[in-house]
Amino acid sequence: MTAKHLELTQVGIDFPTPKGPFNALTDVNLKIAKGEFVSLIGHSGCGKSTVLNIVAGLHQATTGGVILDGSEVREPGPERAVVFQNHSLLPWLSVYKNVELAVKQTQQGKSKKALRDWVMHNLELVHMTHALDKLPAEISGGMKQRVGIARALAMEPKVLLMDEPFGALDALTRAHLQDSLMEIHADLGNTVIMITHDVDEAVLLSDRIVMMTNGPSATIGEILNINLTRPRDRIALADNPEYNHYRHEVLTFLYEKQRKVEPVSAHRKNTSKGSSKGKKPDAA
Ligand SMILES: Nc1ncnc2c1ncn2[C@@H]1O[C@H](COP(=O)(O)OP(=O)(O)OP(=O)(O)O)[C@@H](O)[C@H]1O
Repeated sequence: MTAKHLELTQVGIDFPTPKGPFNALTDVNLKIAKGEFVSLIGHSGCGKSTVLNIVAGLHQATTGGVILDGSEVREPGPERAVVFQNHSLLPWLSVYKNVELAVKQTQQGKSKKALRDWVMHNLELVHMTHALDKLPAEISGGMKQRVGIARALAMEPKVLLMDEPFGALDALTRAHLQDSLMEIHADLGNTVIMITHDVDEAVLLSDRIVMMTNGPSATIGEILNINLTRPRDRIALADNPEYNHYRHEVLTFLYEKQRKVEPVSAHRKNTSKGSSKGKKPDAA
């Protein structure tokens, strides 16, 4: 693994607002090696999506920048595929055609057979070949998310950027998809940056957990190396003292070092809206 793969250097961003510039991020420095699985965790609104969007090229940093394999990131590109929480499949295209479209855009020049084989291969990775002709409306949320992951993988991105990919799913579906993602990552070795609010998910999946301070002017507070051997088994890890130590470290950072005290009225407003981000106990 080389540390020169993906580098964020002195990244900061000011968003224009009617009251003047809002400094969301400041001095974000991070070096990610090829094939690393990095999670971003931090309280709501601290700037995790903004970091991801800057790496995706969807936002431009106000200061500093991002270098991927020696080239500065200035705009979105197929070498950085994004998977969002709310699966963004085209509703009028079948499962097969949603993946095929991405392949056609990124893998031009493939023969018809090679294209079909590639689409099928990626749908096999996420166990979705049984629903090739179904429309997104005809499959479950977990299945849609699988297709979204297949679509991103089919583009053969150097970096897979995932913004709370499993946040809207029930616990069981989420666990299945986490296991699939670990298998796929072991097979393909893509670099992954994933935002999560779920401490267990972060520890289970990551090589490193990047913990962000509260905004405004959020930055990286601490980075935790997760030295658990792979493949990882969630059941075995439940009783593993090392796993529980890592979990404890993240919880301590979030609830002691970066404790966020929200006024009760704000809390009521949030809970009455319902949780759109799949938060749960032990979730930031
Ligand atoms: N386009 C924008 N204009 C102004 N402020 C913005 C804009 N985008 C994000 N922000 C602000 O920047 C901060 C970071 O937002 P961001 O969405 O990155 O947080 P987050 O950690 O991903 O939050 P969550 O966990 O709730 O999704 C927030 O205060 C947000 O209101």
